[in-house]
Amino acid sequence: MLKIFENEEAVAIEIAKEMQEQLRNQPNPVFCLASGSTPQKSYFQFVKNMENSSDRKKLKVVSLDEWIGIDRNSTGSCYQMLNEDLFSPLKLDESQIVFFNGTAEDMKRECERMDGFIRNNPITFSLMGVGMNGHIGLNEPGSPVLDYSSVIPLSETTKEVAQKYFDEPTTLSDGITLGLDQIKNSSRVVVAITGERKAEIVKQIFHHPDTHLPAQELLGYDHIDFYLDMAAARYLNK
Ligand SMILES: O=C(O)[C@H](O)[C@@H](O)[C@H](O)[C@H](O)COP(=O)(O)O
Repeated sequence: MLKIFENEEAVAIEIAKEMQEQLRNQPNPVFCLASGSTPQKSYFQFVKNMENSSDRKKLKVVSLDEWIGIDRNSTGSCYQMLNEDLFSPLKLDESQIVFFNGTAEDMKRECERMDGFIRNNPITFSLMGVGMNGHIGLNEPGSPVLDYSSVIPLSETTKEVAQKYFDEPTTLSDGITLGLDQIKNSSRVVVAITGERKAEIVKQIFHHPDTHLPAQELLGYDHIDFYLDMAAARYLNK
């Protein structure tokens, strides 16, 4: 379902509330969470909501994606972004976080490690952002819809847009990411899209099904909601 909120803050409040409820109600909560700018306000709000709760102790977080060749402790890595916004303020233990290692020697093994974990610990809640080109995780337009993780060559748009995460110009070539079907198989998925800069891609996602964008793979499921703010939804037909 598509839900349009007044602004980014309202989207964040709704998402943070759901994350808190998911964590409270699930006996074995496993969250798959996007990094990037979109969910930052939701994480900030979630951390605030969780201040006096011990539910955090049962949370497990699995990685959605990571840049190949980028150390997890460097600024701009997906791990580092989530660490700052979530892992560290929530005081999560290392054992609660299962993340792709973008500098692993054997990426096939890295994918198998993640897939094995998810098979044994099914994802209960996923929060996705959407790239300027309609990507989900690092599943780029034109990449196959997989029920396992893989290494995907990055599009020029993604390489360019991703520079905003790094302190200095950074050469990126590939990403390691969960597959679209793995994301779809989460018990619950929220896709958040905010800001006017996403308005054009939002129009394509909802009004041009012929463009076969990764984000369109998540349309039409009862357990998957798209949360937009009015700025991102501005070109949608009423
Ligand atoms: O960062 C991630 O973990 C995801 O790989 C990526 O798919 C992201 O959600 C989009 O690129 C949107 O990024 P922004 O939220 O920064 O616009």
